[in-house]
Amino acid sequence: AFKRKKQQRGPPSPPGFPIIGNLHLLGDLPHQSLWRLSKKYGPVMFLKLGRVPTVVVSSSETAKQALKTHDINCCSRPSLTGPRELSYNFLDIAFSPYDDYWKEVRKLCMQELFSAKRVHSIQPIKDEEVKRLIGSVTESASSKSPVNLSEKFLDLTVNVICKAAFGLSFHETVLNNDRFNKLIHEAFLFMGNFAASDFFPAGGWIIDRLTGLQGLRERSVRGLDDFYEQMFDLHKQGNKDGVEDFVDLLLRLEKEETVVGYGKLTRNHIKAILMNVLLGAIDTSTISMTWAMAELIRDPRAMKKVQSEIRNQMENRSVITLDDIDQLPYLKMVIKETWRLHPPAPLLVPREVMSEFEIDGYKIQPKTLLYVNAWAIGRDPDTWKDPEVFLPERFIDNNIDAKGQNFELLPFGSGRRICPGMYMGTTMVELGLANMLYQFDWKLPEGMVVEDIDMEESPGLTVGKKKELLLVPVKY
Ligand code: HEM
Repeated sequence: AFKRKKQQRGPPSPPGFPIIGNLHLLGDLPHQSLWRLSKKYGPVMFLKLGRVPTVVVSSSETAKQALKTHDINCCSRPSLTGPRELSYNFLDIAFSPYDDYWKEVRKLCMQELFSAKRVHSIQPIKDEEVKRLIGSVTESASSKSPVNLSEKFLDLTVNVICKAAFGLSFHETVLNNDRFNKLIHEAFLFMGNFAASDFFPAGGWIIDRLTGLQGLRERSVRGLDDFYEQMFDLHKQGNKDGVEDFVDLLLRLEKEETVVGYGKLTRNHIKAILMNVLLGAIDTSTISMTWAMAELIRDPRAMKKVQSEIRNQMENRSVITLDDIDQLPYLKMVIKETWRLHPPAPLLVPREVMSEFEIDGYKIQPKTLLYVNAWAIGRDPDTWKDPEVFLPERFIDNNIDAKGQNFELLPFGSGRRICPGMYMGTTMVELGLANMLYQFDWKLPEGMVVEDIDMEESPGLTVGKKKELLLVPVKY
């Protein structure tokens, strides 16, 4: 009888107010606020965000029920205002509802862009960009001046992704880097922002106007649109080396009036897909490398251990290959440990429930917004001993990996919506870190001690280190 009663109820919920419901509880960093709430209300929690019914799962067991057992019931995406404009009305992969178009466009991109073959074929691009990075950090090392690692890692990923996906050298073209970086940051900020227009029945847009969110959104969407247009122009001028890149491929499909899912592929579809590549790839990899370096500089023992591993493996050879990386188990543990404490998308990407199902016996209704709190799961004391401590060695005795099969560690999500760029992103992070750790020793800037390193997070759909990481390189 008790079980039946529990099933009729939804999950436990904090008390709310009329109209705003529980929206006031989110704060600046919703993943942290929701983590605290989950300690009181449990690993399946119901919230009313304005008018939107929302469920948050915060343990590996409940995440598994959602993302594995009942994935098919909850693998759509909500139609939120920020993503709507960026994705030309959900023509992309990440924010498209679960339908035939999504299935086909995701498959196409898996073959053409995200495949292991493609990742290997762009290795020369990575090597070239890594070399450029080493060169610029070496200059700082000679003058004993600090480098802004957040910025260096961002440059590296922007250049690799743009060349790999768009076939263009970023130094020569399109936008100057500063403006481009700002565009990407802004886009993320409002994508992750809980826009009032999503949560209030009428007039929410007025609030977004007042808070400036609407203006920011419009500016950023326009800026990105200009970027795509310039890129199309460059591609129309013909390809220098005759090799078809990802943009050429999409433009050809458009010209051939190829049907993808429900209709022909249009220019707006292409822009939306490119938006995913830009925003999905760049920030996440940059954030991962920056957090890893911040954790390592705070832990000289782990820093030394990972550097010795790499230097022993390399035996004075200069170029680190993907095969070398496979021989670096401790580096891989350092990266996993970084993702445990700092998953780049702490609440993954929100899902929308399509049909009723149960988690822990609680009924979840269609149209509910579903968040998986990967950040909370990484700090769950039931899974992780001393969860606040950075300890890569904890991965020696368990087989937990980050590929979506172990629900204790979900930096890429899991199920049908799992990140398709997982392999590309992982190799990017491994290669960038391995090279910076191989070529240089790292010191804190003059007068700074470990305790001064600020580990505060910056808000958004992806959560990076708020303050830029400045360290002094010493050439090895
Ligand atoms: C360290 C790097 C990365 C991390 C941590 C990361 C993380 C994530 C997460 C958490 C999701 C949502 C999964 C879910 O809803 O369950 C996602 C989706 C996605 N990611 Fe990544 N990502 C990374 C790299 C990349 C790269 C390199 C690309 C593209 C080149 C990419 C493209 C995408 C796309 C298109 C989706 C949407 C998938 C869908 O909804 O079907 N990501 N990513």
